[in-house]
Amino acid sequence: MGVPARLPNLMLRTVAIIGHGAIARYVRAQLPALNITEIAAIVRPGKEIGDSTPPFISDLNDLPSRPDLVIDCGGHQALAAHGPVALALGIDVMTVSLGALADLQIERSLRDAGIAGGARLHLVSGAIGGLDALRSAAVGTISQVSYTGRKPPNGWRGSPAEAAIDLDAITAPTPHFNGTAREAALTYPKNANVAAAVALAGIGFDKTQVELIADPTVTENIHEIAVQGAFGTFHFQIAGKGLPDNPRSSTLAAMSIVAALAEMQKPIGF
Ligand SMILES: NC(=O)C1=CN([C@@H]2O[C@H](COP(=O)(O)OP(=O)(O)OC[C@H]3O[C@@H](n4cnc5c(N)ncnc54)[C@H](OP(=O)(O)O)[C@@H]3O)[C@@H](O)[C@H]2O)C=CC1
Ligand SMILES: O=C([O-])CC(=O)C(=O)O
Repeated sequence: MGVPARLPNLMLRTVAIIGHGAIARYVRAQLPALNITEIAAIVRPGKEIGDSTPPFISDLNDLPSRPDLVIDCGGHQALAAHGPVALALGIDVMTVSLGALADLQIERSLRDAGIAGGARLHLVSGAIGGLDALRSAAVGTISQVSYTGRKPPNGWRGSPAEAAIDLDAITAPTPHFNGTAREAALTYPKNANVAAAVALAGIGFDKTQVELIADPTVTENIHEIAVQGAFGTFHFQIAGKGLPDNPRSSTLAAMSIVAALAEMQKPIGF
């Protein structure tokens, strides 16, 4: 039997990206180095631009050709709107909007569409690390997973923290949420995707405990995981720099998409 010169099923050549915000722009800029072409940007209705390169479309039925992957950098609503359509068409989807999976209806529609279309939803690690250890730990019994998200006050603008505390007045670390990862992910769609990632890698949305803190003494987005289980214990902490055009989102979240794309290109990888 002849040996193929390449491994075509492993090669990723074309993508469509949902969103044109801070994360999408970072990812888009890295595509040439990965030899990946963006065939369309998927934007909200009313923001279509047909004659740009790539075209800005709002409906996957208007894709100029079939991409190898749809990358969601648009947030929960974007994943809910376009993820099931892509998956049902048999197109894999990669998402940074993990918190959307806390909504059981969205989770079911993505799951059903993926099964029907024979396609997979790939979750990226986002702004956190240590999820590999947590996934392995979850093979045994885990007694506790807690996640603490700490950002400067500006990192919580546009979130329910604004109603809970006075972001302009605080002078010390101030918690504004304590609860489960499901509540956090549903209530803070732009800020608690990391809580969702920790939940999905470990013991689920309802057993993972979350605390969110506005901290005027820090300049970075600090994410901590503490885990106890049959494997032992671990503690993970990262201080991530925010993206220049959106301090709410850590640069590592965008980097995790690029890393996942690079990984999909390799015949040997994680
Ligand atoms: N997993 C993780 O660690 C992290 C996940 N995230 C998730 O990533 C999302 C994007 O982050 P970021 O790029 O910084 O945010 P931005 O606000 O900079 O950009 C969001 C982009 O998504 C677009 N968008 C929103 N809804 C839709 C939709 N229904 N269809 C198409 N496009 C849409 C927006 O368009 P418009 O300008 O028209 O509104 C905008 O271009 C966050 O909302 C958050 O959910 C963020 C950080 C970390
Ligand atoms: O980017 C970050 O630091 C984390 C974030 O917004 C999220 O979890 O949604």
